[in-house]
Amino acid sequence: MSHRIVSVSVRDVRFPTSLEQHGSDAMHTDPDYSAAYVVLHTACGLRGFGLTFTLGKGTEIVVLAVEALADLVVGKSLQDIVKDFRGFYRLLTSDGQMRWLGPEKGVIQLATAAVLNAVWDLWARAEGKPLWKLLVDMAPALHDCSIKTHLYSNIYYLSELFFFLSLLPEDRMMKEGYPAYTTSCAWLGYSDQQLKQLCTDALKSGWTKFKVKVGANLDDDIHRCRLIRQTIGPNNTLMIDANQRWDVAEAISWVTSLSEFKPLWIEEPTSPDDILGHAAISKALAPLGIGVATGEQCANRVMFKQFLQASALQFVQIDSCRLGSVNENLAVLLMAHKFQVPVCPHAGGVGLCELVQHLILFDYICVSASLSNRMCEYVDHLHEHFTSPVVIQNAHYMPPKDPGYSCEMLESSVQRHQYPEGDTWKLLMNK
Ligand SMILES: C[C@H](O)[C@@H](O)CC(=O)C(=O)O
Ligand SMILES: [Mg+2]
Repeated sequence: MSHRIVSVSVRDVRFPTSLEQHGSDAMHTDPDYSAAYVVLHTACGLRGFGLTFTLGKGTEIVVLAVEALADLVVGKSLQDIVKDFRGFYRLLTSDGQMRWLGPEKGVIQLATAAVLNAVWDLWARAEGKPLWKLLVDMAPALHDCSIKTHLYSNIYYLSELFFFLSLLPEDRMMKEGYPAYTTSCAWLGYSDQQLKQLCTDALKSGWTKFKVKVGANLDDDIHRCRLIRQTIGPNNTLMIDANQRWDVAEAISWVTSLSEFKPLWIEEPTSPDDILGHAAISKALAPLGIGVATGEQCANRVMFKQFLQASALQFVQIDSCRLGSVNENLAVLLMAHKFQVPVCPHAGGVGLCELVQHLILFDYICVSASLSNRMCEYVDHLHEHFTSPVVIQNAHYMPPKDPGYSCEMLESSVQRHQYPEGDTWKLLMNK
């Protein structure tokens, strides 16, 4: 069957999470978790679902960017795309009139991710496999899908990769799942009481690794970190996340003041583009045993290459909707392996947990075969809107079984939350 793509639809879907301060941090104080939600329709009736994550109003711009890319997709067959997937990636990112908007960063890159996520979903559905399994089964052939341009050959030794094609890691994942940490106990806008209650409940459900938002006010951070450390105890893992709030010197002194709480990492201490700034922070905090984590706003593989080359991060946080879909994420997974830096994906948002679990399973089974210092983020919001929501057992992601990339939303949820015409928004606007 040819699976020719005959149309692309994209919708602006928003959830009013800011009402309860879910997702709030030092820079994003009123996030409405949202998605530009893409469906590829094929001549034979099979559909591919994809999305990229946004925070509210910006979604309308991403939707327009997806519409602009749609002409490059309509008329192509899945078979032609995957025969030269690298070429198709280049087609989307190198259009003579649109690449000026990026290239490969910002809104146009988010739109690329949404479209390509839908293509990967379509492919996995056509093969009747969950995406992670499609990747594992075709690991050697994936060289033709991933993006090598702008990566120096001295970094990107494909021949060294994919050592671990044994069945052992896959069996382990099927039995135990992939370890996760939780961010949903300690958003910046939560009260002390909420924070304590959520941590206590999470401990009872088996969570041992917690991330807390910091960066707005140092006294408040000391208070909240103390509270959370007292609640989770000395042996559980704590991470802190500043969402780019500081400049470099401020980051070093602020995190030094929080070092008594023994965070494993400081996430996004400064501008996501300041690679040498991250390197300086990494160097200054190393004696305190605190690493630097970043990536949720790292736009492309070239940036990651330099972060790795400059020893500017100790934890790579790939994002399934920020980078150019699976293609570009593969390149980053391989580079991280080459540099022996653990990958701890960014998830959360709406749908990010559903998507990125596939990538980290592939990373474990075919690339790293290690769980040392590795875990995948989890937040406990909005999974009920997906047809194949993540399954968490004892703080581990259990491998998804349904065909596809797990990004299909329930049509009823999409209609209710579509902006501005969905009932959820009509009700809020009429209040
Ligand atoms: C605005 C988002 O909720 C952001 O705070 C998420 C994030 O930084 C994380 O999950 O890490
Ligand atoms: Mg973060």
